[in-house]
Amino acid sequence: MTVNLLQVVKEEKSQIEERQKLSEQNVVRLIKEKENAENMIASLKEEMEVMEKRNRLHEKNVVQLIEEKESDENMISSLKEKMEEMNSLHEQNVGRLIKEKEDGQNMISRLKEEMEEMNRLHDQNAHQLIKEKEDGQNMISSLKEEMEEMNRLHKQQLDQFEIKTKQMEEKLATKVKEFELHVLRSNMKIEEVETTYQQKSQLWNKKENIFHNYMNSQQLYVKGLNISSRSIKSDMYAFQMKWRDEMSNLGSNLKCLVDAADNYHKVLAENQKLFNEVQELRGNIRVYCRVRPFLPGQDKQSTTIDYIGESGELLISNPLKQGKDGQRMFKFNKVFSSFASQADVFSDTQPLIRSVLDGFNVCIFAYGQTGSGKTYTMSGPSTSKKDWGVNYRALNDLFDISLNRRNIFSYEVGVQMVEIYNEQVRDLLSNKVAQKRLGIWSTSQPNGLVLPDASLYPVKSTSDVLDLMEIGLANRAVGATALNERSSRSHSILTVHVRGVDVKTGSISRGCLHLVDLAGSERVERSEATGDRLKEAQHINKSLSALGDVIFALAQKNAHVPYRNSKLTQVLQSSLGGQAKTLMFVQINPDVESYSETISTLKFAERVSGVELGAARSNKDGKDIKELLEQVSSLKDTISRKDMEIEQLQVTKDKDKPPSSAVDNHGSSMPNNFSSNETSLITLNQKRQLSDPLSYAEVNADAGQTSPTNIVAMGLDEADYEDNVSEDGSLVRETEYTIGRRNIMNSNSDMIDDTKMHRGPSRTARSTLTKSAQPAISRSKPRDAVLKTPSHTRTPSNQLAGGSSARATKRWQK
Ligand SMILES: Nc1ncnc2c1ncn2[C@@H]1O[C@H](COP(=O)(O)OP(=O)(O)OP(=O)(O)O)[C@@H](O)[C@H]1O
Repeated sequence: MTVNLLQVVKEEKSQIEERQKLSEQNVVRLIKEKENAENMIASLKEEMEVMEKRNRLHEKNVVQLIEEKESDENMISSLKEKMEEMNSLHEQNVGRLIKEKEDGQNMISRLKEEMEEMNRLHDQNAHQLIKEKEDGQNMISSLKEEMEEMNRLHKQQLDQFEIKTKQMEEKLATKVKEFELHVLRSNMKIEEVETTYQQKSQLWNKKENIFHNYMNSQQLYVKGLNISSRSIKSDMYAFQMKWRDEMSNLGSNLKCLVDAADNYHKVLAENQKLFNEVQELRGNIRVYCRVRPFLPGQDKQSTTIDYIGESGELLISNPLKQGKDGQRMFKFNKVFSSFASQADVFSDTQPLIRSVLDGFNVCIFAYGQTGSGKTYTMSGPSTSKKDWGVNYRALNDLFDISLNRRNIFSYEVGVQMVEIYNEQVRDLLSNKVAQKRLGIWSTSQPNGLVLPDASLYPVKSTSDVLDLMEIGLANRAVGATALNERSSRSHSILTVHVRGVDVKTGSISRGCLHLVDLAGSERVERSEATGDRLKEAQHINKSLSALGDVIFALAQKNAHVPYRNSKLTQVLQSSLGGQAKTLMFVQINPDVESYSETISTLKFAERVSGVELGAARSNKDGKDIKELLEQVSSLKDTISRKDMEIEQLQVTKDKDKPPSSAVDNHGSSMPNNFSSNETSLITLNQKRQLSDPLSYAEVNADAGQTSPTNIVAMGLDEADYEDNVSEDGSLVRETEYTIGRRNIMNSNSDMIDDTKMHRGPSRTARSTLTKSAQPAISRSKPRDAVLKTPSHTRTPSNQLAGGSSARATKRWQK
């Protein structure tokens, strides 16, 4: 390429030189032409000089002629003529010469211009040529530089190649050395491995010998074993024969046992029926009156209680009126004096708890003015077992009975706790107490939950319930009035849902126990309440009178029962009326200051009990009473007989029971005939309960086994069906049921998401709750000590349930 370039440059250089020669020739030619033109100009100048000389001569001649004219005038004229001619000729010549001169001058100027043009062109060409020459030279020099650069690079590369080659050669040499070394080492290793291999093979040979020896001894041992196994087999055969005989004996025994168990179920059912009949004879609405003792500092002399009869008579006297006018007699199912213990009060309540396990709905509530001992009766003043109120005793009994019946029924117990404050139902077991307003649903739901949105916690022991109650009571709304500065201003309702599955038949029964601590019943004007307190009092009075109206309507067997007049009666609807059993504790103060409140309380209670109760009405008729009492005592005898039979059967069954029988979550033994499917169903249900508090309700709903007993238990056979109620008191028709279900499902999912709500407040939250519930905290009454101190509730229950409280708490906090 460089050669080509040089060739091109050479060619261009030769062309440039040729062009330069040509331009030089042109310059020479132009110089010659210029010289010629200059010569011509010079000759023309000479001619002009000649002409001027001639002119001068002519002038001389003219002068001679004029002189001759003078001499010869004739001759002058002729000469004149001649002169004129000569002049004209001369003028002609001069004109011609001037013209020639002008032409010459023009030619000269033209030639000059041409020369200038030529010079200019020449300059241009020369300039261009010089420029081209310079460019060519530049190009040549750049090409030369490039060539030099390339040569230099080439040289460099060559140097590098040489260096690299040298390095590679060096590396190769070292690698070769390394490889040689490696080969050397490998050879050494091979030698080592060969020696170890030889050593190991010697060792293995030794071991093989040992193993062979061992195998020989083992074979001998197996032979011995074969001989002994043959003798064992013959022994086994003898045993099998003996076992078959024993099994056939056991079969016949078992058959007897099954017959006995069948009989046992029949007896139990009969017993339940009889028991219920006794309860009914006693009246489905019962009213017990309890007189609170004087409080320390009160004047014990001035009392309004004149007389308390054995058969429920209560004589109240007005301190301001003398004689019979000042006295008033009331009659209830039972009147407990101020000396009655907590156990005495509960002893007459106990049978109702059994009814709950038999699938009946029961409602126990305490009614009375503020400070009359409602909370004392329902919850009790302290942690000790002897002070336990109806609530704790009832639940304790419930779990005791369910434990006794574990072989016949598998019970699931769930608890809800709500309060009704200013006609709004609030979940006391949710940590979102302030926000949560609960809707009330129709009792016709399959699971019988009137408050499906309220937190429902499965419980296994009294301690579980106590823990929940502790949370619930701390959440109760309390306010101050003139009568009792820390009085409860809301109705608190603890609802215990019991679902029993007959382990033999699989039939399901549902019972529900409402334990209600009503708000103070004092009249508005007496409580001196104003503002918010007045509003609270009005709501309380309204709901209490609605409760009275409902009970009155039920007692009168009215076609219409006004359940919808208050939230309280809506919530308690399933436990008021029908076959539901209602027990009201009427609490009264003995002091004279409370006389008018006491009378109004007792009038309310009288209205509730006196009209309705068949038994109470019969009290007026001595013959009927006698008959009924006889009937009751004979029924009681039958029951106790049946109970003894059951106990005997139980003992026989326990004796014959194989020791390996399964134990359920309650710690109860599974019966032998409990199918594996049923076992898994129960286990699943229990697991669901553990993981999700709501599953209890779902399981119940899913089961879809609304037995006739259940419907009856829900009080739907008699309750007026128009009274399906909703949150705002409007009707919830059957068509709304589906919407309700959907809402429940939605709320279920919310609840699952909002785990905190259903697990109940955490330990910290609970302590915060207790602390922040200012009036509740400052309660000085023993009852309030119960509410505040968690240990109180746990101590006795832990003894009972073996610390299942802790387990339950953990479960909810999972
Ligand atoms: N049978 C009783 N024996 C001893 N003390 C009692 C009895 N009944 C109530 N008391 C006492 O009377 C006081 C008021 O009782 P309690 O708080 O139970 O009334 P209450 O009706 O629940 O009031 P409130 O409407 O404010 O809740 C308490 O100090 C309680 O200990």
